[in-house]
Formats: sequence, C-alpha cells, structure tokens
Amino acid sequence: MPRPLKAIGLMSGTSLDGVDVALIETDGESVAAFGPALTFAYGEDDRALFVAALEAARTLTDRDARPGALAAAEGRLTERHAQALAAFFEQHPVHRDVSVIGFHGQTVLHRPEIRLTIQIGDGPGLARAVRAMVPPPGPNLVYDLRAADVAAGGQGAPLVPVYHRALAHGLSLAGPLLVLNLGGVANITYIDGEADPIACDTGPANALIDDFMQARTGIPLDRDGAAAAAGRVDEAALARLLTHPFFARRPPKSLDRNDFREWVTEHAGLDGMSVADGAATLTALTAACVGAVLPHLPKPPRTLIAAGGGAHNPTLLRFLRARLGVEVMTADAVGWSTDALEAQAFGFLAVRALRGLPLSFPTTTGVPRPITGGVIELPLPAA
Ligand SMILES: Nc1ncnc2c1ncn2[C@@H]1O[C@H](COP(=O)(O)OP(=O)(O)OP(=O)(O)O)[C@@H](O)[C@H]1O
Ligand SMILES: CC(=O)N[C@H]1[C@@H]2OC[C@@H](O2)[C@@H](O)[C@@H]1O[C@H](C)C(=O)O
Repeated sequence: MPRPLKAIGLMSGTSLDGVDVALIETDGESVAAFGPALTFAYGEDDRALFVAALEAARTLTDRDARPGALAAAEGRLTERHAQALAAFFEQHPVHRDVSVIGFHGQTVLHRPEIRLTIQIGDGPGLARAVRAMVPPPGPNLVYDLRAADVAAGGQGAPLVPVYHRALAHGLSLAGPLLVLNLGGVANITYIDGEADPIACDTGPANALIDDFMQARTGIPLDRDGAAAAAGRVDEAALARLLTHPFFARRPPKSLDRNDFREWVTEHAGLDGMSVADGAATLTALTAACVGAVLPHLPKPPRTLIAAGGGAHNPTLLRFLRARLGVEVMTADAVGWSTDALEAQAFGFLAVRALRGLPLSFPTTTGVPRPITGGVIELPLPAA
C-alpha cells in the first residue's frame, strides 16, 4: 500500500460564501487521518463580483474565454485562495509536509449536455503563490478536475462519491446508505456494500432559499431554518415545481447552480407568499427533490448522512425525515465533517489524480469508463 500523503483540498462551492480549506492524510484509497480545516469567507464585493461572473458566463461556449467580469473574478478568486492557504498555514504550519493541493476553483457554468463545464481559478497562478509560501520543492497542485470527465462524455459532477465511498468503509451503519451534500445544489451518493456507488445531483439545496431570503430580507440564508419553521408549505406549488423533467431522469445527472431559477419564478408563486411560507416551500422542495430520486435507486436507503451547510438547518433535516422516511444523521454525528467534507474530498481527489486513479465512474457521472482527471502543476525541483 502506498504511504498516505498529506493533502489539502480547496473548494469554492455554489453558495459563493468562501473558500473551504481542509487537510487530510490519504493514499487516495482510504483516509488515514483528518486534519484541520477553515473557511476563508468572501466579502460582499467578492460575492457581487462572482455573481456578475456567473451572469457573464451564461452564454459562453468556449471554456477558456473570460469576457466581462470573468477575468477580474478569476484573478480575485485565485488571490482569495492564496490568502486562504496563507491563513491556513499561519494557524497550522504544515506547509513543508503537504504533498499535494487540490484546487477546485469556482464553477461559473455547467452544461455537460454540450460537453462544457467551466471552473474559474488560475492553477499556474495559484501554484506560483504557493511556491512563494513554501520552500522548494513544495507541493504539487492539481486543478481543473472536472474537465476530463466532461470531455469523455460524463456529467463532470458529482465528483465526491469516490470520497464518500472511502469514508463509508469505516462505518457500521445499516445500509444502503445515502450521503447527501446540501450546498447550493444537492447531490447524493448511494452506497450499498461493495457495489459501485450510484450518484447524481438531486436538485436545489440552499441556492434558491438563499436567493429568496436575500431578495426578501437582505440576508442571504434562512439561518437555522427559522423562517421555514414558522411557515406553511404550499403543497400545490411544490407539486407544480416537481413536474420539472429533471426529476424523471435516471441518474447520473447533474445541474448548474441556476438551472431552476426561471422554473421557480414561473411555477412557485413566491411573490404572493410571506417570507416564512416561501422559505418553507423552498425548503420542502429541497427535501422533496431528494425524495424524487429514491424511485431511481435499486433499494430504499436505510440511513441518510447529511453534509454541507444545509445540514445546519434543522427544519430541512426535519422535512427530509418526514418526506423520505429514513433515519437522518449529520456528517458530524458519524465522525465525519459536515463543513469540511467537500474540501477534504478535493484533497483526496488530488491524491488520486497524482496516482492516476479514477475520479469518476459510469455510475457516478455517466462517463463511459472510469477516468482520472485534473491538470498537475509539478513543484519546482529542489534547489
Ligand atoms: N445555520 C444555518 N442555517 C441554515 N442554512 C445554513 C446554515 N449554515 C449554512 N447554511 C446554508 O449552507 C450554505 C452553504 O453550504 P456549503 O458551504 O455546503 O455550500 P457550497 O459548498 O458553497 O455549495 P456546493 O456544495 O453546492 O458547492 C449557505 O449558503 C446556507 O444556505
Ligand atoms: C459543476 C459543479 O461545480 N457542481 C457542484 C455543485 O455543487 C454541488 C453539486 O453541484 C455537485 O454536483 C458539484 O459539487 C460537488 C462537490 C461534487 O462534484 O461532488
């Protein structure tokens, strides 16, 4: 067995809330140890620039083009990642021991149906910043981890299932197990013993709730699900929303952050609802979308492990229990990390990329064969 490497994962998710940094020790097959993690929060002007970049990306067909706000956003994003790493090394001086850094970047457009997925983030630029922080030889840096899968005909997402599978090996919970990541978009990994994990995006997680709360209250989340808890779910609106053809499609399938934006504007009737009822209806939508994937799975899952920011929303967890009829636990409760799981996954994926191991599989992204990915920036040779 190869020796475990210290790997750092850097993730900027669809919520646009900050850079998650996490250290793990892994050989790319199993996890030897979890290290510390931190979130480096974006400022309001960063978030505004990234929102503008998402808009500028909407009509792109060339993944290397950076029109409008995209060029400035890519520079800012790379700078914030360098600052996040510097803050991490300041708190945890492990920089000489780190072998590899996995850099996800920020997805600004995801259109796998036309073989297009675009993550901004300057890999060589971040590698230069890392070299300025760490004495030679320094770590390898792996970036652009979705491109190879999409080029080969896969969905390019979700990529975390191979990490979920590695973590699940250490658990003794009743299976089948469903790991649910509740970021801006929700994705699941279904794990039943040694069978290949099945994965897909299920629908919105927090992005619609965040956008609704931002528009109605000026605060970009429903903290602790308080508004939703005080509201009434509009079941008729929910039923209309669930007629979207995405839900009838079998996995693998994936989403762009904004895929449901117009659909919700046209079908939810949110303008006529109170803040509480709107939040309740959108929170129920997130839970119902996970419910909508169950008929596509081989067996009903027995246990659901919720990770990502949405796992901090007790109303959402309650709706999941009620609508799915499964036991719901948080990642923290099973000894994983609710907040650092995705960043850890990109450290894990970076080690797999270094070793040439597959990142994605026919059952996770629909790629025709298991495939590795990522672009590797090698460290400078030792002086
Ligand atoms: N205490 C809380 N109560 C309610 N919602 C919360 C709470 N904490 C975080 N969230 C939600 O979680 C979101 C952030 O989740 P997370 O950091 O997992 O997303 P992400 O990694 O950016 O997204 P993705 O996984 O889609 O890439 C916030 O935007 C917010 O909606
Ligand atoms: C294209 C893209 O960036 N997709 C993200 C997004 O955020 C959640 C969901 O949609 C998931 O498919 C994916 O991220 C996770 C980390 C993944 O690839 O597993």
